[in-house]
Amino acid sequence: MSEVLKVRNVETMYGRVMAIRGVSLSVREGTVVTVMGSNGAGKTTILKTISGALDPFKGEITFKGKAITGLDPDVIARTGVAHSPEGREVFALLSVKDNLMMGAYCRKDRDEVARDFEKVLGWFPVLREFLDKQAIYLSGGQQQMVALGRAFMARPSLMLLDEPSLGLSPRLISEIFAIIKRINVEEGMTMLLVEQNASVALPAADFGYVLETGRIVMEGERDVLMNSADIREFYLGIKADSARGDRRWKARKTWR
Ligand SMILES: Nc1ncnc2c1ncn2[C@@H]1O[C@H](COP(=O)(O)OP(=O)(O)OP(=O)(O)O)[C@@H](O)[C@H]1O
Repeated sequence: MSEVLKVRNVETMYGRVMAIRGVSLSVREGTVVTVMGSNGAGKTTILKTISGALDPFKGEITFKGKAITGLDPDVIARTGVAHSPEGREVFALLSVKDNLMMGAYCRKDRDEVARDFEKVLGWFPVLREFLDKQAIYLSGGQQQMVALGRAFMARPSLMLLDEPSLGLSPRLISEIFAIIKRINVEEGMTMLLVEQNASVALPAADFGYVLETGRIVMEGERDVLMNSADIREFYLGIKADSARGDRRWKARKTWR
């Protein structure tokens, strides 16, 4: 499997604040890669830097072998990167139908677009009854479905997903992640997923990175990370055995 996205030693600043430092990661075709980290770790900054909303101060990003570092967001979108932003960010005053169709505005084959539109409604049947309603009237979970559907409607080569679990109930989170996995498996869609909720992101992923205060501190295949004592304790909330549990007060992550 070839590498679709390569991020090399990227640093991005907000004024004088360095939000991500020396970040390198890669995404192979057809896989789901997750970047896990807590609030403020820099997850959104990574995605915005890849999609061109932010210009990196340093480093290089290549997509399908071509440098896209610092290009305008619309140029990057046209090369095949679709960004589903944090907090849903649907077009509040447009209808659900228009929101979804906005994703497909660059596509020429209207029959294929119509088929994909039906596909999205098949994944998220609840949206069918709101097609003519303004997106602002949808629940948070339904808006998340619209944001995911809109990103898919671009038929990108890479979907960037920013915290799809944010603010949703556990039941909705598992529904949405089941669909994310279906889009990956059934459509062969490559995805870079940033999440605070490692317990849903890691099982859905093939490979993961852990981001802390702007730096990647750990990386590995899903199963390796799932079995790592540090990941289990600090990200998945699974307590170690009782002897270790007794020593919890002095527990330290090994990457520190
Ligand atoms: N517009 C901004 N101006 C200044 N600093 C910012 C800005 N946006 C983010 N930051 C800072 O950059 C760092 C990384 O923020 P970022 O939003 O990428 O983190 P995150 O991991 O996505 O967090 P969250 O899960 O809370 O969204 C944080 O310290 C944050 O305070």
